[in-house]
Amino acid sequence: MPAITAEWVVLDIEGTLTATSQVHVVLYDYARPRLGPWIEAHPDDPVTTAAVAETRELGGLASDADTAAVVAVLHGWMAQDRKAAPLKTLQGLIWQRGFASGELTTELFPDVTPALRAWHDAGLRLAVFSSGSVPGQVASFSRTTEGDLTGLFREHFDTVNAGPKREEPSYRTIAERLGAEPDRIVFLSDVPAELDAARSAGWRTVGVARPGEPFGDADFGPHPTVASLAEVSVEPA
Ligand SMILES: CSCCC(=O)C(=O)COP(=O)(O)O
Ligand SMILES: [Mg+2]
Repeated sequence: MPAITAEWVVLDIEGTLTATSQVHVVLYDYARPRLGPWIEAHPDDPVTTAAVAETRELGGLASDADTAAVVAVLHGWMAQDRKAAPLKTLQGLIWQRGFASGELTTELFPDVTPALRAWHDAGLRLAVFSSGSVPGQVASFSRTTEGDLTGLFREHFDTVNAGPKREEPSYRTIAERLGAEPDRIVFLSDVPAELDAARSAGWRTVGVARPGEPFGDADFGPHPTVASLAEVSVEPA
């Protein structure tokens, strides 16, 4: 793959840095039984109550629907892998506790940490754009099998502070927040539709097609594609 000159490397998480199973099995199995108890235990937390209200609205529930009805909607979204913002917010709050307590540890693909450290040490600025909430992202990088990696990332974006991952305006918002020209940002993701949106916003893109992952055999169209971050050559502008 030809070397890419960039200021920023923006990274997706699920399927790119971690196996999809790290999210859909480890993290979802941890969050699923804790959603109801969390909601019940935090009746005065504004972040929690706002997420519950938004879940009621998006889920077509009455404004006073009880916790069981709200949790049923949240579990339905998890089963569909619908990454609705209020679900990701509540998951993120629960995962923060899980990582802080040591019950959760993020396992990254073996090629990830060496690449992130090399790019960081070469002067490239690293950021994350994930459907996972920013608090959930930071928590997940605070406790990994490679230690605390939070210091490698300068910025974090999710569907609340940037927008939907498959829509071009989200990438224009991120470029503005980074203060960078679009073509000085390279986005690495396992999802072709996300890469398409980033490319339409003028970003450089690299498809990460890992064998055995959901998009491992996908058609990445015009995007340069790798199976490992070790194949990605990025040089600081
Ligand atoms: C580490 S935060 C949890 C990630 C998450 O909940 C998720 O849905 C990942 O989606 P992505 O956009 O990173 O593929
Ligand atoms: Mg992904």
